[in-house]
Parts: sequence; structure tokens; C-alpha cells
Amino acid sequence: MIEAKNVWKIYGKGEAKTIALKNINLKIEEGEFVMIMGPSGCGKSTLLNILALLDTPTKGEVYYKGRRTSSMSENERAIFRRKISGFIFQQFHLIKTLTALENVELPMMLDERDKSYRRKRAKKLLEMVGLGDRLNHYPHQLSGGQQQRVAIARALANNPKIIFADEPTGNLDSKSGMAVMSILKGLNEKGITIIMVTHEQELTKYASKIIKLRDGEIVEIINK
Ligand SMILES: Nc1ncnc2c1ncn2[C@@H]1O[C@H](COP(=O)(O)OP(=O)(O)OP(=O)(O)O)[C@@H](O)[C@H]1O
Repeated sequence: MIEAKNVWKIYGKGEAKTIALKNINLKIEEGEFVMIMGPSGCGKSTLLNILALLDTPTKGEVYYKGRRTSSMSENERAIFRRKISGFIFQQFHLIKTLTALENVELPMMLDERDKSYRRKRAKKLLEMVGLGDRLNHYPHQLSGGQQQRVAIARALANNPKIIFADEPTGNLDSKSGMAVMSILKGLNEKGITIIMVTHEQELTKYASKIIKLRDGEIVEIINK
């Protein structure tokens, strides 16, 4: 479904040049639970952002369902980011001035959906992640684990096929981290492809594929 062919990412020039990714080749099928792992600075987030079409490779190509993403229009890329995929960040990135419910409604705003549909769906998603009693709380009134669950509900708003997650448990204690992982596992069992970055070895039990990076190169791909 997603394929990277000879992908390189080079930041800067001359003395400041960093080769973040070196000739990455990989294939991710629909329904997989992929973990991108490796030491700090090895290129994990760079690779995730490129696969999520948030960034572009310096060289090489990313294909989505056989389609060369570099030949997509900006509008098609925006549709991929808004409707086909959802993104979860380590720092949650919720809008501070909006309630949990309003944060989840936000990605649905650009669609022709009426307010009552948006409200109903946001409520249902927040109930699904166990926050039915926190609908009108603002982010600062929620724990880190609860904020990340709001972020998951928000990522699901437009019914994505793929969830990209960059260290989604990185800011959480182990209990909240496990709650987040069990939600992601449940979504994967419903057919959503999960592609996440983590450095936590104990999370690999959830993965169907582990991509190990070192210094911008794939050193191992483990299919379980
Ligand atoms: N915007 C940028 N400009 C210049 N260099 C960058 C930029 N983003 C990342 N890099 C460099 O590219 C390399 C890979 O960074 P990346 O964030 O992908 O690594 P990572 O494996 O996700 O690291 P961490 O686990 O510490 O988050 C690093 O050497 C980093 O300093």
C-alpha cells in the first residue's frame, strides 16, 4: 500500500549537511502494525513524516497504492493528510482554547457535514477512547494520557485508513502508555494500518513489522 523506493533525505548544505535517510526501501501492506525503531537521531521521524506526506524526500519516491506521490497535486496530498491518514504526536498538539469535543470536531469542519453530525461523531469517538465524561474539558484540565486519547479521537475523525504516530507514548507514564497502545491495537484489529515511531523495546509485542534504522539506513526489517 505504501512503498518507499531509494528514498534519501538530506538537510542543509556544505558543513551543515545532514544525511538523515540513506536509500530507504520498504513496503507496508494494508492492515499492518509497523514500528520504526532505532537510536536518537537515526531518522525515524524524518521517515515517518515522508511516509505521511508531511515532508518530501530529497531523492527517491514514495508510492501510495502504486501511485507516485510526487506526481500528486497539492490538493491530492492535502486529501491524503486529511482523509486517508491521521497523525498523532508525542506532544499531543491539541488546541488549548478548545474543549475535547471541539478538538475532535475540528478536522471535520472542512467537510460538508452539518454541526449535529460532527458533534455526534466527536462524542462517539471520545466515548470510544474512554473519555465520555470529559467532553467539555479543556486540554489543561486533562492528564497527558487523556490528552493523547483526545488526539487519537481527533485523528480518527475523518475515518482514516492509516494512523501515523510519532512516539505516541513518549510523554506518558507506563499505565497511560499501555492504554494508548491498547486503543491503537484495537484500531489495527478493525483494519486500520498503524505506522509508529518508538524507542520502547517493550512495545514491539504489538507490531507485525519492525523497521530498524541506524544512521539513516535500514539495518533490519522483522516481519512477525
Ligand atoms: N529540519 C531539519 N534540519 C536539519 N537537520 C534535521 C532536521 N530534522 C532532522 N534533522 C537531522 O536529521 C537527523 C534525523 O532526525 P530525526 O528527527 O528524523 O531522528 P529521530 O530518529 O526521529 O530522532 P529522535 O529519536 O531523537 O527523535 C538528525 O541528525 C537530525 O539532527
